[in-house]
Amino acid sequence: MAQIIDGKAIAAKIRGEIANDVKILAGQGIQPGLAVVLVGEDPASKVYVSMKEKACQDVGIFSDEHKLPAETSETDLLALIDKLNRDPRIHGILVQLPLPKQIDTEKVLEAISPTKDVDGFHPYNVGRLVVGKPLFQPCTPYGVMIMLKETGVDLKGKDVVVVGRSNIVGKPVALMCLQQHATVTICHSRTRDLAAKVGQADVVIAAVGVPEMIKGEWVKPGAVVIDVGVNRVGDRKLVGDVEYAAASERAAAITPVPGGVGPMTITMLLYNTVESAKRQAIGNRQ
Ligand SMILES: Nc1nc2c(c(=O)[nH]1)N[C@@H](CN(C=O)c1ccc(C(=O)N[C@@H](CCC(=O)O)C(=O)O)cc1)CN2
Repeated sequence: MAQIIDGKAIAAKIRGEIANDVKILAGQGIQPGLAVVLVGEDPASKVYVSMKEKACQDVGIFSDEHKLPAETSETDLLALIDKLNRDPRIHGILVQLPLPKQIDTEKVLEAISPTKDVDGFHPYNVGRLVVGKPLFQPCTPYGVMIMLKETGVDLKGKDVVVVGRSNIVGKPVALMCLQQHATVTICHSRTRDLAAKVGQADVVIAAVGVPEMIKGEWVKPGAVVIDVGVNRVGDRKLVGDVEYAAASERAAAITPVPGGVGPMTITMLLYNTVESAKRQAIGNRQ
């Protein structure tokens, strides 16, 4: 049976360290501030935003909430971002995705100052990641990397298969693994013989958003399986992108859903916000 990689426990440990850093900053008269912008009523987004607000409160980060109606225009949202970019109390700006259809997501993400882009989605931060000199790293893939490190997985020379090519998870996690000297294959909906590709992986990272698409029998015995999927099936049940029970029979280690990668996403958001406050404090002193 596989070792369960406990995202909640790893997240709790890192959140303790973050709370400590926030206390040290308070001693210097600095409180990290995160602006959280939610447009519309998407039920999952509302849950994630309230989890982010609570997490901020728990570690002592100032959380500045902006809940806007679904019919908000792109112009109004861009005006709010411009205001937040210039607000010295705010060290991080997060616009919860997805956005309603009338708003151009790329335009909005590009409007956020790269120095407050704690989601790491601005093309400047994406470029920094590509050249191996990251400023802000996107939270979910960053969390995956921390989980692998905490589990003692050394990626050097390993075959990593990433299933999914989203800008939020698939592409950045592939770049991060490459940076750690893994040999990375990115698979997607048009990949031929996905089972064979997954079967060759020392580490499988599933981020495709399809419930239990990665079959347990595909997993190479002894592989490490990281499941980024959070899919709601039926009324309440959450399942990942991997067939958990069957994959656990073969893997050396596996993340559960819930309680795996999910809690790390918000943890790394807190981390990025505190790092941003530290950087801005140094910048102000120079
Ligand atoms: N601006 C952003 N939007 C979105 C991001 C993001 O990183 N930035 N990621 C996802 C959603 N997300 C954070 O926003 C997120 C997803 C899942 C979890 C989480 O803790 N999941 C729990 C289960 C929670 C539940 O009961 O529903 C788990 O897996 O254990 C946190 C954050 C899309 N949008």
